[in-house]
Amino acid sequence: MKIGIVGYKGRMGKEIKDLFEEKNHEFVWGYDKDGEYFQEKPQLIIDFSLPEVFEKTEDYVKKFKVPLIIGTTGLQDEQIEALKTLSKDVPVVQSYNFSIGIQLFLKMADLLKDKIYGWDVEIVETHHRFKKDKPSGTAKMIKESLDKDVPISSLRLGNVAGDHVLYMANLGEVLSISHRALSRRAFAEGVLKSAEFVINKKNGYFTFTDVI
Ligand SMILES: NC(=O)c1ccc[n+]([C@@H]2O[C@H](COP(=O)([O-])OP(=O)(O)OC[C@H]3O[C@@H](n4cnc5c(N)ncnc54)[C@H](O)[C@@H]3O)[C@@H](O)[C@H]2O)c1
Ligand SMILES: O=C(O)C1=N[C@H](C(=O)O)CCC1
Repeated sequence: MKIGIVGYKGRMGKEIKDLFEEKNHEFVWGYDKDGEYFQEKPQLIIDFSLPEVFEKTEDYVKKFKVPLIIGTTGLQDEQIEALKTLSKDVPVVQSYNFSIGIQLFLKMADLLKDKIYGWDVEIVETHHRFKKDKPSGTAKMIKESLDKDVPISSLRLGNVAGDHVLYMANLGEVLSISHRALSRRAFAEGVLKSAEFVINKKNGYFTFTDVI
């Protein structure tokens, strides 16, 4: 595959570029703060940047008419709506977490959500000190999966790649589900799976749950 990356100079951009190149795919296009890198038209665009870059990504996806995989967190509701509109013309995969473990976490939360009536439920997420958004996109996904307004606590510590814990307690016991990303590689591998899933599709809106 010949890929393009929005945010190619960032932590995730570099991790994704390295993984795809290891697997003999080619990085041919990029967009970052200092502008465009152009070698040739990409077959696919991957966006790991910031919500304020979204309109630019949308323009490039329309210009190249290629699939989009977007992992950028903190998107506004209107931007998610814009992705759904875009997906009528090109395939789009959107997720705030591309690790397999978080998909399993969400399945467990879904299994438990009707069985913890009257329990205290809280989410704690920990990420590196450079992370701009709070709470994490993943914590928002976990909260949404519970269909319940639960508190989220956010810690910003050192170089943590991504920890999420869902605590559930009654007066006699505490149950928790936890996930720790050991490095950004786990997310990049999910992006590669998504690229293989989406590359030959014509259009449609997908999440990482559809991919695995
Ligand atoms: N979905 C997931 O699995 C997942 C995993 C990790 C990170 N993320 C998200 O991915 C995003 C990027 O994370 P990161 O740690 O790589 O951040 P980062 O800050 O290292 O990278 C962001 C990149 O975007 C570029 N950028 C910033 N403003 C720009 C502008 N106006 N125009 C063009 N480029 C601009 C930066 O220069 C940088 O290279 C964040 O939203 C983060 O929450 C999602
Ligand atoms: O490093 C980040 O930033 C991460 N952001 C995602 C989130 O906000 O949920 C996923 C984990 C890493």
